[in-house]
Amino acid sequence: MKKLEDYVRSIPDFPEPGIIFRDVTSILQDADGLQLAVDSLRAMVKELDYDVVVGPESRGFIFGVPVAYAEHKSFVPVRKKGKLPCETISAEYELEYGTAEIEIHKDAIRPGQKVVIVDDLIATGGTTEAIIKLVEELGGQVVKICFVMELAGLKGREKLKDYAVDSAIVYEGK
Ligand SMILES: O=P(O)(O)OC[C@H]1O[C@H](OP(=O)(O)OP(=O)(O)O)[C@H](O)[C@@H]1O
Ligand SMILES: Nc1ncnc2[nH]cnc12
Repeated sequence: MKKLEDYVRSIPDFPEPGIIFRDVTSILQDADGLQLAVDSLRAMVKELDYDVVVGPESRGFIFGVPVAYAEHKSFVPVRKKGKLPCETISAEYELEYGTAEIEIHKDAIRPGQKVVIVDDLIATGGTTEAIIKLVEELGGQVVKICFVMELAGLKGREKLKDYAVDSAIVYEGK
């Protein structure tokens, strides 16, 4: 029986020298891999009281939507700047490689709603920190943050120390 981590392909020096890229496409292209990944995330939220799953473009969509669907929750997309058609709020953040800006619709989360954030991977934690800022600005409460993979060497969790965080696979390095 293969474990979830057996489905992850690791590519050295992509997209830049020194980065080991943890590829989710190799999880997705195998039905068992996809099921294992989504089931691992579902197990993290099974006992939880929450209203909404929030996931960032684009890999956060891949895992966030099936979790929301299977758990009968709604899904709110956080998108890269300029993609959402209605009124938005935005946050800038730094990535392991480069900077970016993300947005959420102003009416996507109502004050007091309990939010689970789902993404494929935490590296520096910059993306998640920016998502938390957006959710809280709208009055939402982040009750859990779930990842398929965590690059523990980049210490992203230190940015999230006030939150409940769970990762299916933890890589000790970068
Ligand atoms: O913890 P961080 O250092 O913020 O990095 C993690 C984020 O980086 C990747 O997304 P990316 O912005 O590359 O976009 P993509 O999903 O569209 O590939 C990944 O899917 C996470 O969202
Ligand atoms: N090392 C990495 N592998 C895959 N996705 C990433 N996003 C940021 N860092 C990454």
